[in-house]
Formats: sequence, C-alpha cells, structure tokens
Amino acid sequence: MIEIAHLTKKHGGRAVVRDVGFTALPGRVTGFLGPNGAGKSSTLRVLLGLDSPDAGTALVAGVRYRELRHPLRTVGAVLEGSGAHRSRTGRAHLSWVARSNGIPRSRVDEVLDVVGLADAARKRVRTYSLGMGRRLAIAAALLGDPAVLVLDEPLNGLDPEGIRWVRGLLRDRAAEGRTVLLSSHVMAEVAVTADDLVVINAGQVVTRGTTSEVTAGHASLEDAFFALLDRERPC
Ligand SMILES: Nc1ncnc2c1ncn2[C@@H]1O[C@H](COP(=O)(O)OP(=O)(O)OP(=O)(O)O)[C@@H](O)[C@H]1O
Repeated sequence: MIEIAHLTKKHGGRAVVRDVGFTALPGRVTGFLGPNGAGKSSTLRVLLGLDSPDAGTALVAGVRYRELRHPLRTVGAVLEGSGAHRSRTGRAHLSWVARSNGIPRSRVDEVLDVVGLADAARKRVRTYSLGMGRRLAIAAALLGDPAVLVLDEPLNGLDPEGIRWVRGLLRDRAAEGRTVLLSSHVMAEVAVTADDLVVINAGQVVTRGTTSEVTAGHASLEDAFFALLDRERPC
C-alpha cells in the first residue's frame, strides 16, 4: 500500500506540491494524472526517497522509503530512462542491480523472460529502442519481486503495442495483489488501465476516486479531466 498524507514539497520557496493526500491500494492500479508541471514527478520523488518533503508523509508498506532495509524487495520504481549505463549489456545491468540489492542472480533470467528481453540481453543498452529501454527499466523494478510498483509516465513515447504490453503487465501485477501506481497524461490509456484515479493540478489533488466515479457524467476521461481543470481555473 502507498499512503501519502498532507504532502508539501517546495522548490526555491515555491510549493510545487501542496497538501497532497491519497492512498494506492493493493490489488488495484492507481492512475496519477495531471498536466505537465502539475507535481506528479515531485510527489513520486518524495515517495521514492529521492527528495525530502517540506511537510507531510509519503509511506510505502507503512514506512518511509529511506527506512526500508531492502527497498527493491518492497518497491520497484520506473522513472525516466532505463537507468542503465549505455555501454553495459541489459543482462550486465540487471546483474549489477541484483547484486547490489542482495537479490539472487537467478531472478535476472526470470525478469528478462517476463519483459521479453531474453534475446536482447547480451546487446548493449545503447542499441536498445525506447521501448526496449522501458522494458529493461521494468525488469529492474521487478527484480526484487516487490509488492509495490511505482512508474512515472511509463507509457510516454511507446507505440500502441508497447502501451498494450505495459498495460497488460500492470494489470497482471495488480491481479496478483500488488499495489501499482502510475503517473501519466495519456488519458485514454489510463482510463482502460487504472481502477482508481488521483487527479492533480498546480500541485493540488483536484479529485480522486474509482475510474468510473471520476468519469461519471462525461463521455471520456479526457472530458472529465478538462471539466475538472476548467472548474479549478479562476474566473
Ligand atoms: N528540482 C527542481 N527545481 C525547481 N523547480 C522544480 C524542480 N523539480 C520540479 N520543479 C517544478 O515543480 C513543478 C512540478 O514539476 P513536476 O515535474 O513534479 O510535474 P509533473 O506533473 O511531473 O510534470 P511533467 O508531466 O511535465 O513531468 C514544475 O513547475 C517544475 O518546474
């Protein structure tokens, strides 16, 4: 489970995340939606221990990320880029991540199979397409068999086949009882992927609920999204 409460994050004295609170539950895919600059990445960076909050808490499995003894075994994260050194092979990258987190080497082949990179595992990361890089990042996130997955814009730049694949993988992980939180601005895809939605704008949560609750009364999630943003705009 992910629990964020009264979270505020400032950059240069300006609050880019203000009093944000929501919960992402096990067995469900939660979509974290908002326009560019809304504060999605800033929230996720605090959640993943990369930044400190100015106020509030962000907990994974009941504790702050930095308190986790084996973070990768509790939470797998996919941030921008594959995170791999470009001159390494995909397999070498995953072996290094496994070794530095006390994860058995046998998991490397397992996750390479899960993400469909087994045939490309001996190729250098610099030869990978964007979709392959994303698969490698997801493989690294899955290495520790974590109960929680956090993905920042995992669908960005992917072709329809890649989007379909990520969607299936995330739905399967949720069906196994894991907690999945993904940020995105690809609304049509989030509508078919997420069970629950949290919509953020200008650093504040503007609505949250099940996908059907948030879209109720609108033709699409996109319509619901813009209606919400219009409501927030000062007249
Ligand atoms: N390190 C930083 N220093 C100064 N300002 C920052 C920093 N990181 C983020 N910001 C600002 O905080 C605001 C929120 O940015 P953030 O990246 O969290 O938004 P986002 O919702 O993830 O947007 P995007 O979809 O464009 O990535 C933006 O105005 C951004 O310019």
